[in-house]
Amino acid sequence: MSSLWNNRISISLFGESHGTAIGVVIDNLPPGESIDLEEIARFLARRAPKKDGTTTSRAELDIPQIMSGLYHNKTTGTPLCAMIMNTDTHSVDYSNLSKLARPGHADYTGALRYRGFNDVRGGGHFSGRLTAPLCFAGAVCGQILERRGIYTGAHIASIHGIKDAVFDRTNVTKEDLLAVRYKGFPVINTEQGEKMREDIQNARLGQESLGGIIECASVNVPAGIGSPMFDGLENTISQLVFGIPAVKGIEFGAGFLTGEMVGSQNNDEFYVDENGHVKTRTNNHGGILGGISSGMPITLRVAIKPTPSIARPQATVDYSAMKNEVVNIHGRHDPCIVPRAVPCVEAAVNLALLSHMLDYPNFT
Ligand SMILES: Cc1cc2nc3c(=O)[nH]c(=O)nc-3n(C[C@H](O)[C@H](O)[C@H](O)COP(=O)(O)O)c2cc1C
Ligand SMILES: C=C(O[C@@H]1CC(C(=O)O)=C[C@@H](OP(=O)(O)O)[C@H]1O)C(=O)O
Repeated sequence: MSSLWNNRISISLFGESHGTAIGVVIDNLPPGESIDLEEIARFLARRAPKKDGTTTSRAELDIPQIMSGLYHNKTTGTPLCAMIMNTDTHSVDYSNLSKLARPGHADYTGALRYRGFNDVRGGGHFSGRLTAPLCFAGAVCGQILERRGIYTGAHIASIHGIKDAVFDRTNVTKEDLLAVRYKGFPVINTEQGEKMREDIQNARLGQESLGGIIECASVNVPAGIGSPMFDGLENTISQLVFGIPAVKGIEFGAGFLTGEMVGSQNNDEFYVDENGHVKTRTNNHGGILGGISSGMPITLRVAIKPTPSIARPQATVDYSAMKNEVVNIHGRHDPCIVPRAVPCVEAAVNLALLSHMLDYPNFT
């Protein structure tokens, strides 16, 4: 299945970047959950382009129209469908791309997979635009989780090597997550954020694009959710996070650094805290052992590649004529995807956690 994810909760994403609308159908949500639509709008606004030269200038309102599944602002438990209209498309920018593949984008592989019938305008169904309905779904799940004390938050860890401060993996709190949530540019250290913004603006002026890393944490996840082998929390989170276009890597806890440690450095020793809870003194395991939550914060980092569509001419092929060519890309592209992908990562993690929480004994 392509854009259908089904794991207790299911989401089906539909639409193309320059089609009439994009949207999502979410099924198997718990019934009777209040959904604050203003809070959903705030979540979607964090993903929306800004007017400061660091994002695409495409201006979409991104107002979700709820077609089903909410009654008196509460989930009915039957399919919740939200549609978001596409209103600011410039399809002429894509007129040269039906046979010329943009390096780094999905034009070539999409044409192979769909025998040339894929809609290339704005990236079609491969567009980052599809993360708007993903964020809608993740925001709905986030509200259900937060009512139970479970908070997820993310920030830009680095862009093009410029680093933000980090979450304290062992002691990160809900307050730490909320402190960054509604910042216009989602970093902990504002000065470092300014350097990143300047770097992004310079990249755009130099017909370049930048990538980076997003750090995400979830707190108050009860110990004991998830399953081994193929239905672990790492599996589910990764599957959803890789649904975000431009994601190229993920690591949990100390991640790839664990490959450089010895056992006594990497192991997180257990203890019982003053409230009688089992905790670990460090959190290299990122809150997940054997696919199952340990009760420690769940922490992960996600690598985002530089935006494929850059303004300078690039070598490519005309795959209908099988000729070498040069492609000039038009359009209004993000010089860096990372800031806009921060809420997308949160959305993916919210979906994964709620889907596993439904298995939690006495989930109410
Ligand atoms: C929020 C968001 C915005 C994006 N904006 C652009 C863009 O403006 N131009 C572009 O070429 N790619 C953009 N992308 C990335 C492409 O959609 C993505 O690289 C492409 O579909 C190929 O998928 P892959 O990189 O996962 O292999 C964006 C991705 C996200 C998540
Ligand atoms: C519209 C959004 O991002 C788009 C994602 C995108 C891509 O190739 O992924 C390419 C651009 O599309 P267009 O050329 O039509 O402006 C971005 O603007 C959005 O995220 O809402």
